[in-house]
Amino acid sequence: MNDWAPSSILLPQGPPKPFCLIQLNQPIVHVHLFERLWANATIRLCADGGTNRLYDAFENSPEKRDKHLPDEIRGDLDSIRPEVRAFYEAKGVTVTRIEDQNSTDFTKCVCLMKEKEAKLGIKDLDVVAMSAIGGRFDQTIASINTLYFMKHEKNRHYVLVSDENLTILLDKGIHHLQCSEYDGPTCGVMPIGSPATITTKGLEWNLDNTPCFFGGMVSTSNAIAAECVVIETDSPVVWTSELRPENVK
Ligand SMILES: Nc1ncnc2c1ncn2[C@@H]1O[C@H](COP(=O)(O)OP(=O)(O)OP(=O)(O)O)[C@@H](O)[C@H]1O
Ligand SMILES: Cc1ncc(C[n+]2csc(CCO)c2C)c(N)n1
Repeated sequence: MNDWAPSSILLPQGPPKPFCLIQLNQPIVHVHLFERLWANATIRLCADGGTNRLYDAFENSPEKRDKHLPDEIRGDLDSIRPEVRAFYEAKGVTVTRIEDQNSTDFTKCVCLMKEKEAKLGIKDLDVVAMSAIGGRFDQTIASINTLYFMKHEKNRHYVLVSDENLTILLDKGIHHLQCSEYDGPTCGVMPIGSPATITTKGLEWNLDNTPCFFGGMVSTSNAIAAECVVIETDSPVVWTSELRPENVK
């Protein structure tokens, strides 16, 4: 699990490990990238208002809108527009309302994915959340907190996709991250949850047993300098690589 290529979720031939795509409530800016993730996903879920974003992404292509039907829509349902809900329900998509005000619609969809795994007799799907960063800062932090919350799931990767980045959590240990034409040039290694002592290889500005913490060293605006980036850390750290959507063809 520590040797991995996060951007392999975008490979045209499909990902090496199956994943569940969760669409959150932020605009879909790179529609072609979204279509690649959709094509590569095994399960596709929309979190409440994320359904509006799916619907709106295909504003000018009704055929594509008809083809991109999620497996289920779930949330507290305070954000999905009535006409959007009616459209997908008419196409047979199940919409489930969960009234819990202590969890986000993103985490409600993670629970839904686990229910679906159990029904299908599969397990350990990775999770790719689309547009999980940007927009409201509290929601962005909630997305990152979800990475920390799910950290104990050792056989599952979580990837937050945003307009300009792929973002993941690296647990304590040594990680070999394979980078591709979809990654870079910039990247960051950020000890968001707690301080971490970090050593890296393959970056333009490497860390060497460096204590990293907020208020001190946080490696931002770094750059990928090798196909394989190695990160050794004694506490969980957030890794983000810039995304090159123009290379998704
Ligand atoms: N402004 C935003 N910025 C970033 N992410 C967002 C934003 N709004 C929603 N999200 C993400 O999309 C998911 C669905 O959001 P939606 O707006 O439908 O529900 P919400 O009721 O506002 O959010 P929640 O109930 O999860 O707090 C959220 O759980 C969150 O992960
Ligand atoms: C301490 C604390 N802070 C905020 C919320 C509110 N909250 C958290 S997640 C969520 C989304 C529900 O769709 C809401 C409203 C809470 N419950 N507890």
